[in-house]
Amino acid sequence: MISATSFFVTGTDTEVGKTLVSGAFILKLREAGLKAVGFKPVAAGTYLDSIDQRLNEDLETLRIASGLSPHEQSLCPYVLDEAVAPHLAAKSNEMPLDATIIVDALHALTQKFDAVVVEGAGGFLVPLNDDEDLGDLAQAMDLPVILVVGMRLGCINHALLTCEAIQSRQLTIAGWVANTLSNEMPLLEENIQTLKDRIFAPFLGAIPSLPAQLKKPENAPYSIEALRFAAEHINLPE
Ligand SMILES: Nc1ncnc2c1ncn2[C@@H]1O[C@H](COP(=O)(O)OP(=O)(O)OP(=O)(O)O)[C@@H](O)[C@H]1O
Ligand SMILES: C[C@H](N)[C@H](N)CCCCCC(=O)O
Ligand SMILES: [Mg+2]
Repeated sequence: MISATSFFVTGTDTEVGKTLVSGAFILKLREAGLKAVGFKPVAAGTYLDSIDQRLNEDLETLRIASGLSPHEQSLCPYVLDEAVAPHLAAKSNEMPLDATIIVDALHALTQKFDAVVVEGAGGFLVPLNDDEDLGDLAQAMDLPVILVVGMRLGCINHALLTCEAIQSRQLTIAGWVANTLSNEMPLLEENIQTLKDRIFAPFLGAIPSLPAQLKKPENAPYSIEALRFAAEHINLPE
C-alpha cells in the first residue's frame, strides 16, 4: 500500500467527472492538513494556451487543486496530443505506454507528498498497451479505488460492471460518488437509490450539476471555485 490516504479514481466511462472529483478530493485532503497531489498515468488531448504552450485540461485541474505552480512538478509521465484512447495515441507516436514507468513516477511522487490522488483515463478497463489495462495499473499501484458514476441513463449497468471488474482484481472500493452531469436526468434520486442498494461500498456523496458560472470552459481546466463546490458535496473515505 502506497499511503493510506492515496486513491485511484476511476469512472463509469470517460467524461463522467473523474477530474472534478479528483480535484475536489485533493482539496479536501489539503484542508485536512495533508500535502496532497494529483497524478494521471496518461493524459490524452492537449490544447494551446494564450502563450502557445501545449497543456492538458486534466493536468491543469490537478495542478490547481494541488496548489502547484506551472512546471513545479510533473504530474504525468505520458502527455499525448490526441484526445483518443491512450494506447492508440501512444501507438501513433510509436511510444508504447509502460506500466513500470508509470508506477515508478507515482512512487517518486509519494516520496514528496503525503497523499496522491491518481485519476485514471476513461473507464476501468481502458487499455494501456497490448497486454495491460488501467485496472492492471490500479492493481500494480495497490490503491483503494473510488468510483465516479456519471449520472445518466445507462450508468447503473456501467457502475455495476465496473464494481465487478474492480472486485475481480481484489481491489477495495473505498467509495463511490454520484456526479450529476445534468439536472435534467429523469428519476435522478431513484437512480442513486438503485445504486446505493447494489454497490456494497460507502456512498461518498452526490455532486449536483454545476451552476452555469462554474461549468468548465472548453480547452481549460476547472476553476478552483468549481472544485470547492464539488468538495462541499463529498466526503473523504474513512
Ligand atoms: N457536476 C457536473 N455538472 C455539470 N457538468 C459536469 C459535472 N461534472 C462534469 N461535468 C462536465 O462533464 C465533462 C467531463 O468532466 P470531466 O472532464 O471531469 O470527466 P472525466 O471523467 O475526468 O473525463 P476523462 O475521461 O476525459 O478524464 C466536463 O466538460 C464537465 O464540464
Ligand atoms: C481522451 C479522453 N478524454 C480520455 N482521456 C481517454 C478516454 C479513452 C476511452 C477509450 C474507450 O473506452 O473507448
Ligand atoms: Mg479527466
